[in-house]
Amino acid sequence: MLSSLPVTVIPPEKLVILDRDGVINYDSDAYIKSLAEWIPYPSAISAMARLTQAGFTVAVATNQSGIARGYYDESTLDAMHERLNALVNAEGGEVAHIAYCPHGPDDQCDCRKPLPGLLTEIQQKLKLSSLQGSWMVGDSLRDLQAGEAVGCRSVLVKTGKGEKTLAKGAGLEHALIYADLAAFVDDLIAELLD
Ligand SMILES: O=P(O)(O)OC[C@@H](O)[C@H]1O[C@@H](OP(=O)(O)O)[C@@H](O)[C@@H](O)[C@@H]1O
Ligand SMILES: [Mg+2]
Ligand SMILES: [Zn+2]
Repeated sequence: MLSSLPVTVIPPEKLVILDRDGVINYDSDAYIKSLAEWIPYPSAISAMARLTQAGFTVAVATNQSGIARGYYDESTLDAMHERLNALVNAEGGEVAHIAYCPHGPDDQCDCRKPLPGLLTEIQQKLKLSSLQGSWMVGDSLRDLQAGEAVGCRSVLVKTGKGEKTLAKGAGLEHALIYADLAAFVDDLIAELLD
């Protein structure tokens, strides 16, 4: 008799999807074009490890139109993500999947946030039946819009473009607001968020 392989089922509320630029690492209006320009917030790396250790699954959903614009290539992006994984692993954490959109605004893809294609990619990779109640953490409105399109709960951080996003105000009715990723993770792990 075939024994069925154990499939770890992740409860959607234990999944935290992170935007990258401005949440995990410093962002730039000139794009993050090289490994040298990819500078993580130390507290964000630690926060990602703390999430893993607290039983959460961490994934990343990032627009990378700089590829379509010719500012850098996918091998450079891969090097940034190898560095991200290594830093999080070194602190005892894990990144379950990094989904990125390499397209430009005019490419009519279905994965560029605010469209939810990156999140459904994560859902499929992690074999989740739903993202209802999962967390989406971003610094731009389009991050939160992508998450809310598939039932995620929204968290806006004030790092990166977050202050500007907050100042615009629109579309944040359902968002929790935090200074940075670490502050949100503190509350989430302490089970202060119902
Ligand atoms: O925040 P995530 O999604 O991880 O990545 C954002 C980056 O891909 C870049 O997205 C660009 O937006 P356009 O793609 O040009 O609209 C600009 O906002 C850049 O400053 C930013 O570095
Ligand atoms: Mg961002
Ligand atoms: Zn795309």
